[in-house]
Amino acid sequence: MGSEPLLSIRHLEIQLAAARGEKVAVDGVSLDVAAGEVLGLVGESGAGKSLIGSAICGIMRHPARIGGGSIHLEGLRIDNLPEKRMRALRGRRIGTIFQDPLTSLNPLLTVGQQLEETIRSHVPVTRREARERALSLLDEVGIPRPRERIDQYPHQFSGGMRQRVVIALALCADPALIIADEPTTALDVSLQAQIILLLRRLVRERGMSMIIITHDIGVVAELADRVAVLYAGRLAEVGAVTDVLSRASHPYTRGLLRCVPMIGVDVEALEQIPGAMPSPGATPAGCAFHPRCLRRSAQCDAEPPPMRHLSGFEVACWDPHLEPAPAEVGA
Ligand SMILES: Nc1ncnc2c1ncn2[C@@H]1O[C@H](COP(=O)(O)OP(=O)(O)OP(=O)(O)O)[C@@H](O)[C@H]1O
Repeated sequence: MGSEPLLSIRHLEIQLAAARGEKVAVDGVSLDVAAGEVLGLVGESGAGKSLIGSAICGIMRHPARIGGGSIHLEGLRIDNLPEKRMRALRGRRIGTIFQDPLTSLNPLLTVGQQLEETIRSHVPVTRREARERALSLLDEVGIPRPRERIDQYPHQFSGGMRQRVVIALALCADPALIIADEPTTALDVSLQAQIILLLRRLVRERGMSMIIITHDIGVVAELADRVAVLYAGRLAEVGAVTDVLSRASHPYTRGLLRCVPMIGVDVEALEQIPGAMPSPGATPAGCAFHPRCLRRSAQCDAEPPPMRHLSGFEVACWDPHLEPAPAEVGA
């Protein structure tokens, strides 16, 4: 496939139907994910992260709809596929992991039944082969004594073990891309670290790509190769994680990072940036961040900044930081 990205999103727009017309929730987002790459999609609650994830998986539901742009996976345009084809593709090429394991698992079926059914819906194997694959997946995601546990129900597993089962389900068809939407948020901090280690190992061993959607900068720091910072439905900054964490150029990213990049510290705790992110339909003219920005000028109030390339970053800001971040930011 050469240097063509595995996933390519261009000028994605997502609208929300509202009483009076439509509101723009995602506004012109372009992103690439290379084969084997982990992209962190980070931003405050309501920034539009999950909507982008749903658009990629083709599970967007009313009142949200894709209003423009395109999504290509492995060269195939997937944003306008008929539902049946998208359903086949989802699972086979795209695996999903969501925050709450209980919403992904059927409480009435054993873990083995769910894994075997999912395997058989994607791969032509016998029941026996499906069971062997299910056992090997449980082993791969770190569930001890899989032969004993495979016939148990989800409620017989602890929260962390249930999330491992959800991860095994996402791997059933050997997908090329995993969309993980807040996969550790429902877990306590020690379990979060274990799930992050597991995801990191799986991505490396299987050569998969992953988009990790999170409001936790620490998760991004631990897992991602690159990070995309989303603010009010627009990308503020995209760059290599090490660069963004040490010398972010967008004033919003710098504000996020002052909240200490550690696991368990989320960007809801934004004491460093006064004000609140606008909701869809209430985005101000010009740069969406300008009312909260200490570096704003008249241009920021009037014109949305385009995404520009800047020594390894892409940044949407009229006056980005060019100097390295202060010591405490990257520490
Ligand atoms: N089904 C829906 N109906 C109405 N508004 C919606 C719907 N889905 C999303 N939104 C709105 O779209 C915006 C983006 O939502 P989204 O869930 O993508 O944000 P997010 O960045 O993933 O935040 P969170 O971490 O809280 O899930 C929010 O303002 C949200 O309220």
